[in-house]
Amino acid sequence: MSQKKSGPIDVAVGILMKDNGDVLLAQRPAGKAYEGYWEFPGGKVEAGETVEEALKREFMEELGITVLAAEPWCCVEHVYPHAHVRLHFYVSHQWKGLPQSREGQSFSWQGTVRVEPLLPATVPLIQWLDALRYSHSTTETNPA
Ligand SMILES: Nc1nc2c([nH]c(=O)n2[C@@H]2O[C@H](COP(=O)(O)OP(=O)(O)OP(=O)(O)O)[C@@H](O)[C@H]2O)c(=O)[nH]1
Repeated sequence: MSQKKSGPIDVAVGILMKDNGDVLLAQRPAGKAYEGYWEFPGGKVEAGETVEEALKREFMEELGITVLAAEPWCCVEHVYPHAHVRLHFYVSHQWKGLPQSREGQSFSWQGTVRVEPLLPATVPLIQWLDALRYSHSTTETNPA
C-alpha cells in the first residue's frame, strides 16, 4: 500500500520584481499537475536544503537565472487533491540573466497580473502583491 506524506511539502517560490513593479510569471509545462496554469517560478525544497538554497537552485535549473538576493515575503499553505503544500514566497529585485525556457514553459512579465488561470494558492497573493508594489512606488500621489 502506498503511503502519503502527512505534513506539508515545502515549496520555494520566487517573485522577480523589476524597478517598474513588473513581476515574472511562468506557465506550468505539459506533464505537471495543473499544466497550463500560471505561477511564480519555484519548486519543492529538497532534503538538506534551506528554502533560499532551493529557490536559487530552481531558478537556475528551470530558468537559467541567478538569484543574487531575495527577501522572504509570505507563507501560504494549501491542500490540493495531489498535494498539501507550504509555499514560501520570496521577492527578489536582484538577479542575473534572462529567463530561458528550460522546461518548455512560457513566461510573462506582468504589471497588474492578468494571465489566467493562476494556481489556486497563488490567487490571493496577487492582491497582496499590488499593495507591496505600491508601497515600493515613489511616484504614488498623495490624495490629500
Ligand atoms: N512554483 C510554484 N508552485 C506553486 C505556486 N502555487 C502553488 O500552489 N504551487 C504548488 O506548489 C507545488 C510546486 O511543485 P512543483 O511540481 O512545481 O515542484 P518541482 O519543480 O520541484 O516539480 P517536480 O516534482 O516535477 O520536480 C505544486 O503543487 C504547485 O501546485 C506558485 O505560485 N509557484
